[in-house]
Amino acid sequence: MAAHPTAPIIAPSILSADFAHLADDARAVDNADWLHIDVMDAHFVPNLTFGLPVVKSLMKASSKPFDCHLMIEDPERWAPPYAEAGAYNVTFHAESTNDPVSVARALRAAGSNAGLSIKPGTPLEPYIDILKEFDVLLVMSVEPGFGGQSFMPEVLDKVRAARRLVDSGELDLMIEIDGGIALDTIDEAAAAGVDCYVAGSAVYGSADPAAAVDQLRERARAADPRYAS
Ligand SMILES: O=C(CO)[C@@H](O)[C@H](O)COP(=O)(O)O
Repeated sequence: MAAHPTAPIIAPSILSADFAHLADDARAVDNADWLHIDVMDAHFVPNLTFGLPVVKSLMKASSKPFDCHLMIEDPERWAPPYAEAGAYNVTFHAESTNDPVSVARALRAAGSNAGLSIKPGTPLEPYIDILKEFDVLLVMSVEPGFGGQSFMPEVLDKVRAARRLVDSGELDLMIEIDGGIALDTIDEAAAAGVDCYVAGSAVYGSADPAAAVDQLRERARAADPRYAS
């Protein structure tokens, strides 16, 4: 089994933060690894959040790497500006474009990592050959659009398949999971081989968001056999 490059990455989703106090809520999780930014356009998903101007403003208030998850149509047009603005990861949906490779190349050329996200019902197999163009595979464990939904453990088969490809050296990317991650679900995700965990309500629904981040990281580390000494 390949060595893990770093500690489990915890990325609080500001979808569950207070939109009137985004800067404060971003700074409340300074112990997090990334800040997860859910951009929704009310077309690709039935919800609307915020766009690039808000993300740019928030970048001035947080030193965290921005893990931007674009749940939008037309990523060819709208995704590269997030990379140009300084996002660390820019992830778009496989279901949103016929040419994910061109989008990935544009993102990398603009200076960010490229991430591909797949909905719970989208299989991994059709995308395996293009994943060498990506730095992150984001496996959705809820239907995209809303926080606070229940974790879908059946998507972990895709995580396990991706983990095998990374551990065998066929792929070189980080495996991220998003949706319903909390202290009672992170163990099975960790055992399946996840590297990066998005958590919205489990962090911002807690009285102490920073403590929730630490607890999630510790739980993921304890449940992942790659960290066994
Ligand atoms: O992308 C999404 C939802 O579409 C997620 O990032 C959610 O924001 C995660 O929230 P929780 O399920 O952790 O509450």
